[in-house]
Formats: sequence, C-alpha cells, structure tokens
Amino acid sequence: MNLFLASTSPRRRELLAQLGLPFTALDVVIDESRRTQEPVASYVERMAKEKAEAGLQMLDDPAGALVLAADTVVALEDELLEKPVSREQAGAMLRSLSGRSHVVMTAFALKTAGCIRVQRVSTTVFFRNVLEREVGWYWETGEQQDKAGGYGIQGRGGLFVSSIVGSYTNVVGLPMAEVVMALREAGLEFVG
Ligand SMILES: Cc1cn([C@H]2C[C@H](O)[C@@H](COP(=O)(O)OP(=O)(O)OP(=O)(O)O)O2)c(=O)[nH]c1=O
Repeated sequence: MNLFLASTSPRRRELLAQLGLPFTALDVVIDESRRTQEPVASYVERMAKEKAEAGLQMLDDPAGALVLAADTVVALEDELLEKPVSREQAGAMLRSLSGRSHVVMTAFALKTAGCIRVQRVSTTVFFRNVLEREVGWYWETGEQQDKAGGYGIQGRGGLFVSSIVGSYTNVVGLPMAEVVMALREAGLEFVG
C-alpha cells in the first residue's frame, strides 16, 4: 500500500516522517469555511475528510493508495481561533488565551479508494498569564501567522504553556499515538 499525506503543513510532514515509513506529500487546498451553526467537532472532522478526499482525487492511480489528512482547530469556549491574519488579530488572540485553558482538536482521516476512517482527538492546553510586552515580541518571531490559535507549542509559543492534558503531537497537528494505531489497522506497520 502506498502512503500519501495530503497536507501542506511542515509540522505534519515532520511528524509523519518520524515513523520512517515512505510517503508522498500532496499539496491539497480545500475551502475551509465553516457552515452556519456547524458544531466544532463536526467541522474539524469534515475538514479532515475533505482534505483526504481531495488528496485521493489528485492521484492517477488511487487503487492501493492510503491517504492521510488532518485538520487542527483551537476552541476557546464557543469561539474558534483561526490563523491570525494581522498583527492586531494575533495580539488579541494571545491576550484571549492568557491565563486560562483552551482545547485543541485535531481530526485525521485515512482514506482508500473504498473507505474512509475519521478520528478526532482533543487536548486541553493551559496558558500562563501573557505579559503585554510579550505580545509584540511574539508577533516578531513570525510564528503566529500559519498556526491555528496563533501560537506554536513546539516553538517559542511553548513559553506560554504551563501544562497540557492529552496528546502533545495532537496540538502540533497530528496525534501520533492514534495515527500509528490507525495505520496499523490499515495494514501499515512501522517497526519490526
Ligand atoms: C495550536 C497549534 C497549531 N499548529 C498548527 C498545526 C497546523 O499546521 C495549523 C492548523 O491549520 P490546519 O488548517 O489544520 O493545517 P494547515 O493549513 O497548516 O495544513 P494542511 O491543511 O495543508 O494540512 O496550526 C501548530 O503547529 N502548533 C500549535 O501549537
């Protein structure tokens, strides 16, 4: 079976590469708009599914292919924090995350020509109080722009995280313990 990763995210590519399994990355771009009143859990699962489907459609020979895709969202109570598009928005996001917890959800989908499996994993992340002078400093690091919630736990954003409950790699973009199990069930073994 040939493994494909339908993702432009460098973090996802690095995480999957750690397994040492050969795979090909596909640059999928889909419409990521959320439907009116679509629950967050349904939205993130639909995004993962649509990315995997779009990935399979890019292949000349989809038979024998296994396409992995994922989507990550940051939920602060009822609000979804997307990728910040400006310095102001990024600063507002960081202030809103300060001194409290939020939930990072990643859904991943594994798709073959015949079937699809979608799984969602949640991690609770606690932020310490973010100082006002750190808000401008963090923007200048350039880390916020391409990340849901406007921070990267794996980078300098980790300086704001006091603790987490749940999977760390889930926050980075791919819950590896669950992905490994799902790949195994699909017939791909990465050790032994
Ligand atoms: C919260 C958080 C998010 N992120 C990233 C993971 C994802 O790449 C991104 C969420 O956006 P996504 O839309 O899930 O993914 P993407 O657009 O980067 O890539 P693709 O759709 O092609 O797979 O935010 C971190 O890297 N670290 C973090 O701590």
